[in-house]
Amino acid sequence: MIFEELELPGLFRLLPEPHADERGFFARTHCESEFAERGLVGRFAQSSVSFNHRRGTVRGMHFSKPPHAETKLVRCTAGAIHDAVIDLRPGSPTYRRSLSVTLSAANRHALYIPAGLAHGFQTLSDDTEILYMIDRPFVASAADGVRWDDPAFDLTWPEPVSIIAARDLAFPDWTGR
Ligand SMILES: Cc1cn([C@H]2C[C@H](O)[C@@H](COP(=O)(O)OP(=O)(O)O[C@H]3O[C@@H](C)C(=O)[C@@H](O)[C@H]3O)O2)c(=O)[nH]c1=O
Repeated sequence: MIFEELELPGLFRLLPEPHADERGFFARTHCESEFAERGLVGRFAQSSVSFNHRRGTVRGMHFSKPPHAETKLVRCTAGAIHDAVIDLRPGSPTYRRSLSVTLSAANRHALYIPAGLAHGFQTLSDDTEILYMIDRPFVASAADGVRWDDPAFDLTWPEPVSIIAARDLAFPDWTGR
C-alpha cells in the first residue's frame, strides 16, 4: 500500500499496489504492521457498510466524543463519493480546516481518518456503498456531529443535496459550543 499524508496532520490517503497478471490483480487493503510502522492505528474493532440509494445523498459530518473518539479507514466499494473531513482537534495547526477526496470503486483509494476529525460524504452516483473499519466499538451516546453547511467551516459540496437525515440537519452551529 502507498501511504500519502494529506494536508491535515495524521490524515492519509491509501493507494493499493496491485500485483497484476492475466487474471486481474491482487492488492493488500489493510496491514496492521504497515500502519504501526507509521505510528498509525492498525487494529480495527468493527467494520460496517453504508449503502445509499441516491446520488447527492449526504451523511455527516460525524465524530465521536472522547473517550470514544474513533479512528476510521473508509473506502468506497460501489459507485463514488466526495469524502470530506474537518479537523476538530483543539490546538491542531489545521484546526477547523476541511479537506475532501474522491473515493470510488474504480480508484480503490481509502482514507485513514485519525481521531478528532469529523467525517462525512456525498454520493456521486446511485447505489453507492462505503466500507468502514473503525478502531473501537460504536457508542451511541458519544456520537456527535457538525452540520454539512455550518458556516464555521470551509466545506463545499459538488452536488445539490438530494437526501440527508433529520439528525444531520439538526446539529447546532459549531461556533458557541
Ligand atoms: C455509526 C453506527 C451506527 N449504528 C446504528 C445507529 C443507528 O440506529 C443506525 C444508523 O446510524 P447513523 O444514522 O448514525 O448512520 P450514518 O449516518 O451512516 O453514520 C455514519 O456516518 C459517517 C459519515 C461516518 O463517518 C460513520 O462513522 C457513521 O457516523 O445504525 C451502529 O449500530 N453502529 C455504528 O457504528
